[in-house]
Order: sequence, then C-alpha cells, then structure tokens
Amino acid sequence: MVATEKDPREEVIQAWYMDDSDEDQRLPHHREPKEFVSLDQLTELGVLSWRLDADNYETDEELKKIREERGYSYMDFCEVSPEKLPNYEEKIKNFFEEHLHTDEEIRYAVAGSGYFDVRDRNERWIRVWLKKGGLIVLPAGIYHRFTLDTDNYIKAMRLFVGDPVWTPFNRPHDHLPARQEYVKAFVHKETGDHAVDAAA
Ligand SMILES: CSCCC(=O)/C(O)=C/O
Ligand SMILES: [Fe+2]
Repeated sequence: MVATEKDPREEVIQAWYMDDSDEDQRLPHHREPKEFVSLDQLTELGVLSWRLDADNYETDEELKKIREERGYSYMDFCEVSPEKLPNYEEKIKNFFEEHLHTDEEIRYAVAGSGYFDVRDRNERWIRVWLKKGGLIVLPAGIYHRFTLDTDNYIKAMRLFVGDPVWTPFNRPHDHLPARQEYVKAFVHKETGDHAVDAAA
C-alpha cells in the first residue's frame, strides 16, 4: 500500500491506549490527548485483522479463503445485548475479566460493534474497537477482555480450528504453555524497543 493511502481496515477497526478512569466500561476511554495504536502495532502483538463484506458473509470468497488457509472449520454466531444474551449481566461481567485462552479468539463483527482490550508488552491496555465488517484474531495466550460499547449490541461470528473451546483462564495463568509461548513469541522477541529490555 502507498504511504498516503488509508488502510481500509481502519474504517472498521481502530485501536488506542486507554485512560485509567473507572467510568462506564462501555465508554471509549481515550487518553488526553488521544493516543492511537496502528494495526501494524497490533500485528506486532500477534493481533491480526481484516476488513470483510459483512452484508455478504455467506458467499464471501475472502472469508472462505481465510477460513481455508487458517483451518477455521468451526463457525457460529454470538449475539451480545441485554435483550439477546441469556444471563447478560453475569456474562458481560465475565467477558470483562482479564483472561486468556489456550487457542486463538477469532471474532468477526457482522453487525454492531464492541471493544476487545488487549495488553501490550508493557502491560498497558489497548482498546480495539471492532465494528461491522471487522475480523480480528487474538493469539492464544494474550491477556484480554471484552465489553460492548454504548450502542449495546454486537453480532459476532466465532471461528475456531476444530471443536471449539471457549474456556477463559482469568489472570494470572502465566504458567500455561499457551501463555509462555505467547510471551516468547511476542513479548520477549528481540525487536524494536524490547530488545533493550531483553539485553538488560
Ligand atoms: C463478542 S463475542 C463475546 C466475547 C467473547 O467471546 C470473549 O471470549 C471475550 O474475550
Ligand atoms: Fe476471550
């Protein structure tokens, strides 16, 4: 992509560093001044992203290709809103507990929007706003959490390799192999500013 062209993914996926306020989790929680995080920075943390045609997901060749290439054989939908999700209060509370999974978390917003917060390698929260048409892959072992935004609705396609395992391991679960592998691959990798930490 030419440097001046806008990345089309940024229309449906934006990310920024969060403030430290305890206000409603569904608010954007921008810092002052705002501190945006690029999709390339997310890639460095292992978070992958695509923009897809959410109105035609049933026939979308690009989605088909991603599923084939990454082995995402399983697919279902998860609708999150006070009206649609049974035990909404309990589930939304659990989604917002910092946790990890032993497999990728793959979510494609086919309607609505929500926030996936991920820890960067210095433990700062990055808020990833996923809107209709955005697909993200959170790598196994990354600490993260989810909340709706103030629109209170998302319909997410969930993809998985084989039989799905949704178990959340609330922090701390640093001894799990998935966490140790994540740390080795994305936290202690010897590139950029972290090479300094590694050498210290
Ligand atoms: C929008 S899907 C619900 C959130 C979820 O499944 C999860 O695991 C969040 O971390
Ligand atoms: Fe999760």
